[in-house]
Amino acid sequence: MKKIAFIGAGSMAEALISGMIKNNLIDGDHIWVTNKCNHEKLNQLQAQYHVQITYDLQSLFKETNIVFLAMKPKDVAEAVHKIKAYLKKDMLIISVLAGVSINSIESLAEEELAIVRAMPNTSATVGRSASALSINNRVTAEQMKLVQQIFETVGLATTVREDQLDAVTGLSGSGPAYIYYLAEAMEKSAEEIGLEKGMAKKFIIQTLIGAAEMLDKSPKESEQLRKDVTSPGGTTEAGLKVLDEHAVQQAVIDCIKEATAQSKKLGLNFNKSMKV
Ligand SMILES: NC(=O)C1=CN([C@@H]2O[C@H](COP(=O)(O)OP(=O)(O)OC[C@H]3O[C@@H](n4cnc5c(N)ncnc54)[C@H](O)[C@@H]3O)[C@@H](O)[C@H]2O)C=CC1
Ligand SMILES: O=C(O)[C@@H]1CCC=N1
Repeated sequence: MKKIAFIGAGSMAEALISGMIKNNLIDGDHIWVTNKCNHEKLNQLQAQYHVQITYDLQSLFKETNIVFLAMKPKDVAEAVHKIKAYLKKDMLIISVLAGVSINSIESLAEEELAIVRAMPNTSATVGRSASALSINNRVTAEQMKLVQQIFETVGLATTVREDQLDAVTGLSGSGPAYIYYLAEAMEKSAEEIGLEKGMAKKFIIQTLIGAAEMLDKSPKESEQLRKDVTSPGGTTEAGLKVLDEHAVQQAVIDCIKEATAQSKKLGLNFNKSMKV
């Protein structure tokens, strides 16, 4: 069995760990996790997923095949500096960092490494991530099969060109947050229209799941599906008119463009700071 090391133990690492374990890809014994200094978080992961936790890099990297980089982009230089003596040519590095290029990671590691740059999302927790993958030419066919297996275990996985990853980050990496934002608004409205919180939440969740499943299964485009709900002179039309008055559709487009631009900016700032 393979051994996987996680450098960084935040939301994204936990989503991947949880997804891989729940879907029986690997057991906790074969997943080793470290973070910067939050021992309490490591203890929680150990208790919940039975993973191995350590600050001893020697044990972390012993016979490790796959290394996940799962810290924030601002922390990657320090983190890679700390681990680079342990990184070996036959290890596969998988970075989930927004904006940071494969070349930048290789420059930091000062070693020719097999690197995958991935952009999953936190729905990996429930096996529903939309993950995009880019690789460098040192990733072997066997390693690629393994990467595909990991990301397919936690959802959908598609290979893209590296220059498309900023857009994927803006669209689906950050995407769950846009949906939660909508859910929050729906929950707030429920209070004002006189529905009990617990009951409203069930209706909201089922509405989101149902609409997502319709988008997936129906041959109709999203625009037609929306029109099918909207009776002339009816309730939906009245509600959507308010969204249009607030230019909500344009706001969502601007939101995704801004998130994409921020991913590019994170990469550029990183390169500037590293003089890559
Ligand atoms: N949260 C999300 O929805 C997604 C996040 N990502 C990417 O995943 C990465 C992590 O994001 P989150 O999990 O949200 O962040 P987080 O802030 O929840 O976790 C970051 C982790 O990195 C650790 N860390 C920081 N410096 C370190 C060091 N020197 N050595 C070892 N560990 C170190 C921290 O202790 C913490 O455990 C980011 O680069 C982000 O762009 C990608 C897709 C989705
Ligand atoms: O907000 C962020 O920067 C990360 C990347 C995609 C989702 N979360």
